[in-house]
Amino acid sequence: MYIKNKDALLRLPRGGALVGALEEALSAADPYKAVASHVKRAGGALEVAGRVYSVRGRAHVVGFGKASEKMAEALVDVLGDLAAGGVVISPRGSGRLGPVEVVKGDHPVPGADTLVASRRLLEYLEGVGENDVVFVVISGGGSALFEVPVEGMELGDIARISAELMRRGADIVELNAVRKRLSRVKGGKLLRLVKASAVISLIISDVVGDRLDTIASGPTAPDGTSREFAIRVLKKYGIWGELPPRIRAVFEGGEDTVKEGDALLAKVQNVIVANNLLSLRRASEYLSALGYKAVILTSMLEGEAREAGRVLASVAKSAAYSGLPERPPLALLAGGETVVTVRGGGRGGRNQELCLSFSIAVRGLRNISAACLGTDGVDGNSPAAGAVVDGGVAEEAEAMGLDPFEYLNNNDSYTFFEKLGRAVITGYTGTNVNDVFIALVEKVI
Ligand SMILES: Nc1ncnc2c1ncn2[C@@H]1O[C@H](COP(=O)(O)OP(=O)(O)O)[C@@H](O)[C@H]1O
Ligand SMILES: O=C(O)[C@@H](CO)OP(=O)(O)O
Ligand SMILES: [Mg+2]
Repeated sequence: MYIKNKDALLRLPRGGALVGALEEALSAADPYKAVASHVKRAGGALEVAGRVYSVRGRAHVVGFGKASEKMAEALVDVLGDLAAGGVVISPRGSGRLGPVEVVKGDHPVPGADTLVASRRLLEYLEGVGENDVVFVVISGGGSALFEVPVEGMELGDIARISAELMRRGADIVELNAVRKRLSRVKGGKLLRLVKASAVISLIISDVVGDRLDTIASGPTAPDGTSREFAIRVLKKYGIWGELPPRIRAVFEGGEDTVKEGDALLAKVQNVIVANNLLSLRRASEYLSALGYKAVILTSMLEGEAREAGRVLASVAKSAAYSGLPERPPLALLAGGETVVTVRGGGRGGRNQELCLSFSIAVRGLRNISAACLGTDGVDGNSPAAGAVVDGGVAEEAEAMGLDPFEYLNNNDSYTFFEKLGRAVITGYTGTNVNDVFIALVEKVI
């Protein structure tokens, strides 16, 4: 369904179970399905994650993020004639979805398209009435796709500061703590611009740990970061000293974000409709049905990809040798987002690099197999999303004259897996709930 070279991968050892589990993980992260399964309509009433709304006015759909189009499409279908209109901002911008306009923004750094699209979205919100319900569809990428600067800031200032923080290695909590201070719409501030009595935010999380104030910079969530923290971040990365007094003043005294306890929060329901853990759970249920004992180790995997691969191999090996943490047949699942310190000139990504390192560490153990996947469909600078491996991969490669270590050292994991016919190809999936890893340990026959 999502994996394009499925037929080839099915022929690999345990390919059926691994590919099936990856497909389940992607299905749980499918933006259309995630939204449609969380919103039910019965006449003039709507039920969203256990809360019922009787819509006295009209329903509107706004939003932004890499998954916004498909999320909005699901809402338009579920709301039917209750949907009065709306504006969503996506990386491509495709015109219209029924009554909802789909406008193009810029990513990963905001530019002129983002500004025009964001103004259009705010202009639309001006026409919303008090009795109306506003849906906000939020997914990763929203920070750059939706932006209106606070008084005293230019979009160019925000773009420069964001790009510089990304370049200097700031993490997403740090980056977004800074962006919130410069924006009229982030850090809960969007709520100040919506007159409706009910705001329902449907959120796909691409942030490890699902911090609501970090995903797309938390436009409808209370901000857990402070202006002091933002200033510390800028100092940490050596940017504070380079800023003109005009911009420093915004950090020190500009409009503050919405904090926990603010009365505005009473009108909003923030619902996570897809995240890494939901995808892991779905894959785990699928593998249980196939007879594996399935253990989710973590949905918060972080660290250097090749190290994570070795650690995960240690767990698989201890299951194979000592029956710990459980006896085989066992499925081990882990999700999150690792990093790669790129030193070589090859093609690859953090998922494929993790899998390559895993296969080296389980060398010779034919009863261990694994698969990895970047759920957005594009792993690093490669055209693949992940790979399918097992304990025979290192020898298989050597028999073809390929040295697995050489490929790992050159950050060339994609070339390696492509040559072995083991790369997982999906193309852009239109969603992102980070990365998924699955290892299977069989009884030795
Ligand atoms: N040749 C490579 N091998 C492994 N990882 C790489 C390679 N080139 C880039 N990367 C890693 O890929 C990361 C970006 O991956 P990508 O999938 O584009 O990010 P995201 O999905 O988070 O937007 C970079 O941070 C970099 O560490
Ligand atoms: O929009 C953002 O702030 C981040 C996290 O949600 O997404 P991305 O890393 O895709 O830009
Ligand atoms: Mg990616």
